[in-house]
Amino acid sequence: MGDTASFARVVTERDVVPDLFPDADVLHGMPRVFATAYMVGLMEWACVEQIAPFFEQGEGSLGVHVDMSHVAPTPPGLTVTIESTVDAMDDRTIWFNVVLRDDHEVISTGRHQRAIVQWDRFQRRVDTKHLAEVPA
Ligand SMILES: CC(C)(COP(=O)(O)OP(=O)(O)OC[C@H]1O[C@@H](n2cnc3c(N)ncnc32)[C@H](O)[C@@H]1OP(=O)(O)O)[C@@H](O)C(=O)NCCC(=O)NCCS
Repeated sequence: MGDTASFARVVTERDVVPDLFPDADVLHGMPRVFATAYMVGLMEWACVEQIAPFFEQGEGSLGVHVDMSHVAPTPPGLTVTIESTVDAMDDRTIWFNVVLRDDHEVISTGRHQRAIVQWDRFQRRVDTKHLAEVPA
């Protein structure tokens, strides 16, 4: 607990709001700034990297809760740096506090929870759901 890590990535031309979904016409006219959804994904990537060394073969983690602000825009070309700190953990989940900055300022703060899972068991659930009849 208290373990802190830093992870950085340059925002690319593809990480922007208009490019989120090719079929979302309503988004195509929006500003070409770092999309909130990609920001969340980048934060998850940082947290996964931080805890990856601690897992056994066949184990990993899934994002189960995200609570983040997005308070400043970031254009492509700037670097976003995530500082993640393990805040709490038990045998099933890990909580992180996260702070994201671009080259100029803090763009986001928040909390994230990841569940510790065995991939085989999780995949069995996914397969069952895929094959089950969709409720009416
Ligand atoms: C993580 C998650 C499995 C925990 O679920 P939960 O409700 O606390 O789990 P439960 O103890 O009620 O178990 C329900 C089912 O979840 C799955 N599960 C639970 N704990 C698990 C674990 N440690 N490893 C693998 N699968 C697990 C199993 O399929 C389980 O069914 P089973 O007991 O018949 O094997 C669930 O919140 C989830 O699937 N969230 C979606 C996460 C996701 O898809 N994120 C996006 C990708 S990062």
